[in-house]
Amino acid sequence: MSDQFIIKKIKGIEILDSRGNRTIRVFVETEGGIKSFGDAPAGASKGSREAIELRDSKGGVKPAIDSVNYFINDALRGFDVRRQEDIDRTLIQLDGTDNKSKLGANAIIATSIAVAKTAAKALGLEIFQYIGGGRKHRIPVPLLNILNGGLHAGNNLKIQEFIIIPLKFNKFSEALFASTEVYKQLKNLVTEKFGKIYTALGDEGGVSPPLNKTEEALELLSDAVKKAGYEGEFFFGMDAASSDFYNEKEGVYEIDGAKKSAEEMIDYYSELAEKYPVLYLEDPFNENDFEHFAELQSKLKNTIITGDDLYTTNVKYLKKGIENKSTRGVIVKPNQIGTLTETYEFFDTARENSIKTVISHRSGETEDNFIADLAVGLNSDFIKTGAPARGERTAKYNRILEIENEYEIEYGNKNII
Ligand SMILES: O=C(O)[C@@H](CO)OP(=O)(O)O
Ligand SMILES: [Mg+2]
Repeated sequence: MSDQFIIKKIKGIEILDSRGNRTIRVFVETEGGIKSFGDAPAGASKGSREAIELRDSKGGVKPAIDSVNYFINDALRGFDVRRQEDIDRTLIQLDGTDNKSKLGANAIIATSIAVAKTAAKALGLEIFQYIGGGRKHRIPVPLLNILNGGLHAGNNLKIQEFIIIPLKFNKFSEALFASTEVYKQLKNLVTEKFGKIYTALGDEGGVSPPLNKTEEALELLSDAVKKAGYEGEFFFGMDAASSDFYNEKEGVYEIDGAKKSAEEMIDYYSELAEKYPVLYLEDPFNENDFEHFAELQSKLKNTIITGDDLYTTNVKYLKKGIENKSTRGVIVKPNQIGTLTETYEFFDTARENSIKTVISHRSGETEDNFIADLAVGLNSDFIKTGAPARGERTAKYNRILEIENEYEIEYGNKNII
């Protein structure tokens, strides 16, 4: 066995994420001196079934660092970095809990990613090539969240994300650059209507104007697309992240100044989808309501209803969604489950069942661009990584531009509708 693949040392350090919170970066180094790192991102609107990140009382991640520097380092020393599955299964066993709460999902996912990146480096491969094996690749369609609400912004809208989808372009670069024009027009519109101060950016780089109703946001997006000269070339998407405005006690959703039952929400979303080109709708109902997801999906045939908090990248809940025919789309966030092996398993299960896949960032990100390679490597249908602004978001877009340029990989917009 060649030394360059054998793990010599694993070490965690505290770094900052895009919200100025501390998070963990893990370095993996082999006997042959090959070294790379993985970062754990962090969510704000988390699903209750997500794997647990370890933090101390001040919000730091020292307990996760200890997991890495003592337990994980000891357990993985001597492993070959190419044995991703064995390594991930060892981490799962070492943790021993259902939700990775002993070692911390942040410690485990950062290690798992660092192992994959080190293996790719040792093999002299691009990370997407290493992940994808010999498969023919395509570039995912970006879901650009350019108007932020919910927990990612001030107190404006209940819906968390308003997304533009550049489906009708020949290349990823054309699609992305057209999206930036729409984004700039949106900023101009917001400045005209509310003043410059409201172009202050939300957590994912979108603007967060003082709107009250969902429809006002969709109207603004329509105007921005028109002003940029791309009428008819963009679809829209939304992440409702509705668990955050679901009143569990009363069983109602509090939105647009009203209280709505799940049945009323079906009418609400249907009206929006009739009026606007809503191709994508994430978490329209609270995270336990598989049945209303299914009802809405069967009604809105042209919209990809997608589960994020519903599944939390966990095959167990995805299987329930498949049985119920709850969604045509899934969000894939590695840190929701904790290892790459489980992420692949979730992704493959979705794909085998013809469910559209969305590799996704978190609202708290680092400048690492790993998910760009992950999305290309797995041939994901979509990538969701925020507005085309703020370094931690553009890092991912820029990496895809680099890959498209260097390898002339086809834009994957043909298989979406
Ligand atoms: O809900 C979401 O889809 C994500 C990312 O956009 O947000 P968070 O990371 O806060 O869970
Ligand atoms: Mg979401």
